[in-house]
Amino acid sequence: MVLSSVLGFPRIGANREIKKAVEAYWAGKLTQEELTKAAADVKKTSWTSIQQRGVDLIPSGEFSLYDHVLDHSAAFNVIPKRYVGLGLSPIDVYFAMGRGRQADGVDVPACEMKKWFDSNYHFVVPEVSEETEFKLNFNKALEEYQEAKAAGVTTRPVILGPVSFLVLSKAAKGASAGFQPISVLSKLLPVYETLLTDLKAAGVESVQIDEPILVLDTAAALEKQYVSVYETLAPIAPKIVLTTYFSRLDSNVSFIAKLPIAGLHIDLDRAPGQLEEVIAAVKPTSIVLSLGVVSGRNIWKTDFAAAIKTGQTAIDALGADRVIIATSSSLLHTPVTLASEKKLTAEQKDWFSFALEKASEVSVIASALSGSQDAAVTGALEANKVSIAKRREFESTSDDTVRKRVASITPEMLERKSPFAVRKEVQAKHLNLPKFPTTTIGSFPQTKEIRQARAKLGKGEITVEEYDEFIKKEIETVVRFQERIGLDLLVHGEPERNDMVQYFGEQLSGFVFTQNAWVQSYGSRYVRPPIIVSDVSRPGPMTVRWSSYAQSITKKPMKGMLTGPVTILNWSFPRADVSRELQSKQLALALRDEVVDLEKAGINAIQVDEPAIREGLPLRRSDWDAYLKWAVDSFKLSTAGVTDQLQTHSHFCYSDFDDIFPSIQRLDADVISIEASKSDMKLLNTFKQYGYSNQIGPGVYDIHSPRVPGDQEIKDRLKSMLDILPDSLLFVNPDCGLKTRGWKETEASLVNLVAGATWARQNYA
Ligand SMILES: CN1c2c(nc(N)[nH]c2=O)NC[C@@H]1CNc1ccc(C(=O)N[C@@H](CCC(=O)N[C@@H](CCC(=O)N[C@@H](CCC(=O)O)C(=O)O)C(=O)O)C(=O)O)cc1
Ligand SMILES: N[C@@H](CCS)C(=O)O
Ligand SMILES: [Zn+2]
Repeated sequence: MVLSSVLGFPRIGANREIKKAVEAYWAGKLTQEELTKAAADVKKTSWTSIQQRGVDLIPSGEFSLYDHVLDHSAAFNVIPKRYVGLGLSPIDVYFAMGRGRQADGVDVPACEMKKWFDSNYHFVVPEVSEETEFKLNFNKALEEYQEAKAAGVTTRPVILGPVSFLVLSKAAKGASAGFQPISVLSKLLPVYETLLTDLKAAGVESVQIDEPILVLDTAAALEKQYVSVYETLAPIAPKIVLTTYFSRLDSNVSFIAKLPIAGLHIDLDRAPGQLEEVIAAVKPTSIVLSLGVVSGRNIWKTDFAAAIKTGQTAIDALGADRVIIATSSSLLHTPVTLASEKKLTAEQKDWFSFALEKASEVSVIASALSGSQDAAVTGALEANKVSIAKRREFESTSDDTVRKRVASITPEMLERKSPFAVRKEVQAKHLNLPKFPTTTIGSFPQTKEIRQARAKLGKGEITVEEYDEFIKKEIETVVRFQERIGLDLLVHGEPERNDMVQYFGEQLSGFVFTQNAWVQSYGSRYVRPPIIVSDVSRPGPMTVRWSSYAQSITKKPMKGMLTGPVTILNWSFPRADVSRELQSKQLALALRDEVVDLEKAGINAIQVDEPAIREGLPLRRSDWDAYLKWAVDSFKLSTAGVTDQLQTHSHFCYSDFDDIFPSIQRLDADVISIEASKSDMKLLNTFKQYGYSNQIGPGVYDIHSPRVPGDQEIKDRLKSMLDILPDSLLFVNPDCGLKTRGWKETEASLVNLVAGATWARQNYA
């Protein structure tokens, strides 16, 4: 019989219960017991609803109050010294690592966050050194297995494998030079031995061990480590299903197939082409193959006929008992349920599947492959056939004007009129900014009042005119604030935006958006990715009136603010029927028109944010060049339609530039701002080493934490930056936008930032 499996489930709860509970706990409005109870309720609902949908292998242990990697760090005692001895309870140490803490005499910054592979989810980076004393503080996988059992659901615990855990870690402060976390694998392994022995003793039949780094090129060099880990763990553990996702195994499959594992999961949504090679590799073994045919990363209804064909290929080679039908990855990256969407049309609803609907999908596909004649299964197959046919019919239509415009893009459209050196002079005269210009990344605090006003507008409780007036007032407050504290290049603060991507999705043709389709980005922060359903175009200006209004009330230069094409694409649910390149170019043309309109409206600096350009980089190196070509071209297409005097900015809130440096240079933005406050100066040395030639604002403080950076801290940072970068190129700004921050810390931090720039002007004249 073919079994069905879900690899992981969204944590937020259908009504954002977990976000609300966690934030209430932080605000002191909920006790730890109440928080634990809220979590228990959401977990129970998830387990039972997946069970009700007929799924055989239900995940547990992957739930998290903040981040699952952070859960592993806390469980394994991978707790940096700066969080120890502060008098905090274990849960507050946990949250302090995630988001920093500045209260009651405690002042610790957050741990670094990084993107989870090529997704918009962020994990908290574990910090490891030779000194780390690994021990099992608690066995979360076991606790949640038992919690589910008590709720009447037998689950398959999920853990992150030891090799991936260490490869995703970084060297802790104080580790010896050149220290590689993977070098302490033998010290970490006993923790996994205890964890897995305890699971087995509790009667757990099989365990899902995630080793996502197996889809990376770098895993090829880790064969020895994989062999040693899994030879140690297999005899003492429940049956191990080694789980990979987001890309293909390529040649790594040859050593993986020799590991003593009971099962192997592969992602056939992202990498359908690997099926044959993997089947051939596992065929001589007893390994069960888990086929990730239901996308964990997108929201389109699965084509059952295609999935059944794939499943049948595996069954023909391996037999039904060696095949599992699964989601391609955890469903963490999809919203909870389509049932919460009340405003989508019936036609649109029929295109999509969210997490709960995907649970039904794996169950139906597995049942069909097991030969079920159940009326519910045959009915679901028939209904799916009709839905897919309707969607294909819709996909066969296109917007010819947009398609023709993309086809007629010329190389000249990608280039500015003059090279950077010339533009810099023209812009210096035009904008008249001081040395070390201070600016921010765009958003100012999205206060409760702003969100409530938008919610009232949505419910019809205020008129569009009232809402617009409210937004204008917010803009004025932000402008006056910036003038008062002495910032140089102002922003309007983005109060009109619910989110930097959703806002544009809502104004562009070709998108649909949702009411409640929240997906976790980090900690308690969630986004509602808009869905690209057809060719994209711009019916009219999207930001011009807000930026022009902001410029009209100040003499200081105002920076226009847009989200770039690659980022809109990456943070939306894209179409699956046309290439990402085509979608990105369509977005770029729409944004190009907006940029040109902003310049016409008297805006002299425009920032086109591309924080997702690195994240979109394919996981396999051999795919990089093709991606970088269209990604960079898209950005250039969106920004190059202006005169030399328009200063273009771009922003990247990550610090992993090593792999894409030449592409960042090729973007040819006049100014870039990058995340730099939590990375050491190695990052800036990279820029220096490659001879980055345009202007740059490395973030001088971390905005992800409510902590206020001291003014000396900012001066020290600027000093280190000026030791490396030419002073004529340096801008002074935070790491990212301020939307998640409160006004109090925003004001204090920016006052210190301006003081830092003033100090630099006095000392680096
Ligand atoms: C810069 N980042 C972004 C990423 N991805 C994006 N799509 N957008 C980004 O900005 N990725 C990387 C980084 C870091 N990520 C984030 C992600 C999310 C937030 C954030 O602040 N999220 C908010 C939700 C934002 C939003 O959509 N707001 C809406 C709805 C607000 C709401 O909940 N309204 C209430 C009613 C109002 C009330 O009574 O308070 C409701 O509907 O019930 C809006 O403003 O209209 C979050 O809260 O999680 C930040 C950084
Ligand atoms: N302009 C956006 C960029 C975030 S990455 C903001 O300031 O929020
Ligand atoms: Zn950012």
